[in-house]
Amino acid sequence: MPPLVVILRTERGVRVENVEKILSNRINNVGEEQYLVRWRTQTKTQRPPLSWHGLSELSRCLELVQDYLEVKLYSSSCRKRKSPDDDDNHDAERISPAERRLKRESRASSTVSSSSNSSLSPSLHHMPHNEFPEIKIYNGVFDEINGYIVARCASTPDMDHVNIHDVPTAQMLAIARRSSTRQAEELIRAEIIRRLRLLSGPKVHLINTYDSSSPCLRFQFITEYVLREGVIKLDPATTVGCQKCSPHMGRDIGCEYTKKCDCLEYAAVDENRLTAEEKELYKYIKKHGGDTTGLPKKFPYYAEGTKRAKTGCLVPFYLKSRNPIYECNDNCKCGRDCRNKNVQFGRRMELEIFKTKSRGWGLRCRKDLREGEFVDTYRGEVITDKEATRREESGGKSKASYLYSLDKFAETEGIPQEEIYVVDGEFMGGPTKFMNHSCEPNCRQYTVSYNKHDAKIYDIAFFACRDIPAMEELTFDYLDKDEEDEDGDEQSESQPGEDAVPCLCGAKKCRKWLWT
Ligand SMILES: C[S@@+](CC[C@H](N)C(=O)[O-])C[C@H]1O[C@@H](n2cnc3c(N)ncnc32)[C@H](O)[C@@H]1O
Repeated sequence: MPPLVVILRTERGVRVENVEKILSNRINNVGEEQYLVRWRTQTKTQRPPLSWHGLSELSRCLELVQDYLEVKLYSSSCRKRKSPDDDDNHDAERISPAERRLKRESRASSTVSSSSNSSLSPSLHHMPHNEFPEIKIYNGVFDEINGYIVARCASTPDMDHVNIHDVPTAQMLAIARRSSTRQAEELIRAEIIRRLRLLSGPKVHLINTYDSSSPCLRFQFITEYVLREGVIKLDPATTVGCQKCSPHMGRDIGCEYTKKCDCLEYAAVDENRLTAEEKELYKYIKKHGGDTTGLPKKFPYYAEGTKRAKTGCLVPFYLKSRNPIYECNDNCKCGRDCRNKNVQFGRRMELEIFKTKSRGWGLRCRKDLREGEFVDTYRGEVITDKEATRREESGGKSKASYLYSLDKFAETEGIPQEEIYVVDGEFMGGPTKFMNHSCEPNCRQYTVSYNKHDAKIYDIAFFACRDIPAMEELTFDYLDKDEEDEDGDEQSESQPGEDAVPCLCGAKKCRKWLWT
């Protein structure tokens, strides 16, 4: 009986959850890129189904093709992140010596295009595509259900069986090295660009002048937080707005008449504007605690007319301090044009996600930014502290770089550690996910609250902390220090831990390690 191998037609698809891994690549006789799929099986087997597929069938598995390409082509220039459900041990068990060799060889090679690899044996190097030896993989019985290809392990004794430890074979590796993966790279890039186009607001571009890689496909662009299990945000209807203000109050610009604005109740007191009597009162409040309602507050943003070019930029008081910014909200009486509304309207500039020389992807802006100008917020899944610990422990050291604790008010509001929420931007987020660290950054992160009664959920917003020329990389300090810590801002003497990541920011005052 002949082997039960169904010839696969191109219009059918392979579901990502049915694929364990992509093992190799080749070009078929008509110049089509094909990828060798190892199918997922219920139980571990020496002979899981294996089959070759063109990219049209793999359009739902592009992240797995990208994983394969990262190991094959880019592992020396781009750190691979793992998906949360990546079963490492299972994988380690199944990794074949040939795969290990492929990983090692691809790391050693800095060449991106496999066709320019000079380490190939001369005979294969000069072999035209249609003379590649056919590699038959007959481990699976294939079927089609609702337009999807499905595979199961073959049980027929006369089927050619291949042991997973023998795949990819040395011959496959040699062919893979010289086979172009350009079609897959272009498809992956097109998918990222498609997702970026769906983002609301000004365009976000993708630029790579170093290699042909794209940002990880296991990432969803979002513009709002995604709240996960156990995270409770106060209903927006319960958000208290300022009731004594109006659109034409004070200086005809709304809540800048800060003594009245309820939203600014908890904002920093403007000590320069206190009367002698108020000064006494404020001294008392600082010592014993109490209500600062009715005292003038620091307004966060430049108003129109004061410094025209700076309209809407953060004023130096906030820029240089770590005071939270309290913006007005939809329940306020001040109206939409209130100057105390800024971050809530979102990003207003085009950005570029670009490939850096040594730090993966980075972010930059196409126009000059002024000191104090709002760039964008940090977005992600909002998770509980317990879930963050679980994710951190399962994700390894790279995980820490995407977790952001919403602990600004924890001390003042007495929120215990286990009740603090954490933003995880690894798998969902905005373009700011790509902002790299610098020990001498040009941006800084600020707390922005729209509901002064919700101390657990607020925005993290990036503002330019100095004028930034167009196309300069946007960076911030991953160690979000408070003012007190910054006073002795000498270079850290602390010894880096075992997992420390060398800092490549290139600043004169570089502290040498991330998070030190
Ligand atoms: C939030 S991500 C930034 C975006 C990242 N470059 C990417 O390609 O996805 C943080 C990671 O970027 C890298 N990174 C950021 N700043 C760096 C720096 N100054 N030196 C070395 N690596 C840096 C580190 O791998 C870090 O874990």
